[in-house]
Amino acid sequence: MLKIQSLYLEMPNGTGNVEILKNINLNLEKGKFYAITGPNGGGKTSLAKTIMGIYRNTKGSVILDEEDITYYSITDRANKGISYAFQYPARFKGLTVSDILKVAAKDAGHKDFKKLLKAVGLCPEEYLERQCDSSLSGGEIKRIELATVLLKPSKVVIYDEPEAGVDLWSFEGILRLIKDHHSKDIITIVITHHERVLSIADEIILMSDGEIKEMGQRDKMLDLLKYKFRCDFWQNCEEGEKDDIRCFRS
Ligand SMILES: Nc1ncnc2c1ncn2[C@@H]1O[C@H](COP(=O)(O)OP(=O)(O)OP(=O)(O)O)[C@@H](O)[C@H]1O
Repeated sequence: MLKIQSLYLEMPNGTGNVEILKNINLNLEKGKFYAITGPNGGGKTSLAKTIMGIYRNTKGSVILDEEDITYYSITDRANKGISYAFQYPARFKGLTVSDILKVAAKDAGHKDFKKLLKAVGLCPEEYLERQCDSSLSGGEIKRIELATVLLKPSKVVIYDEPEAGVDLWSFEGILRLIKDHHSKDIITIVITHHERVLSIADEIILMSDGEIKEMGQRDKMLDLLKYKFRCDFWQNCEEGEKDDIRCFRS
């Protein structure tokens, strides 16, 4: 179980401190697949980074399997089994894809890397000795990072917008890998704007303005999201647009 209790995050924004996460409370259960969604700037990535220890919460606690990890470093949290696939993974000049995979796997053999690269849709012969630098496209680097996450034994895996930069044809394959990697021993959390990901989650969490606005079982949440989207869309329409829509509907 991953428990997040009364969690707050503040960050400097140039003129002072701004509250980015407000009173986040979550009890995430082993074996469940969670999707976090919501408008841009709602705090999804900040929450993921706080769970991973990249950002330090100003108040509240993070508890993994009854162990308080609030003050643990990123490395300690990674050793405890928390993995995070970044929305925009970093490049590492001077390291090859194979080097990166070795660091992630520690003792996995070359053969495993080939299989893994194939699974994430990259030809091993072409990519294993390639530099992990800016010559890789956004989609390629996302796949390499996904491979590193899949290599590690994890208790909690957070994927931050796995759809970002990945073409529609490959996305289904990547989603299948994420699904296959999920098990009764893992808490999977996917941050997403993609309805396809929402459709396979057990539970959906809606975040906005740094808060959890709603959370619940998938089908109920999908109905709620569709309703909310229709309402927001209608509210934000100019009067002329509303007339066009009424006209189009009739
Ligand atoms: N390091 C930082 N310093 C200051 N403000 C930050 C920092 N990181 C994030 N923020 C701010 O926190 C808010 C939440 O950002 P966050 O990236 O968590 O949102 P998000 O829900 O993941 O958005 P998106 O859907 O666009 O990825 C935004 O207003 C953002 O500008």
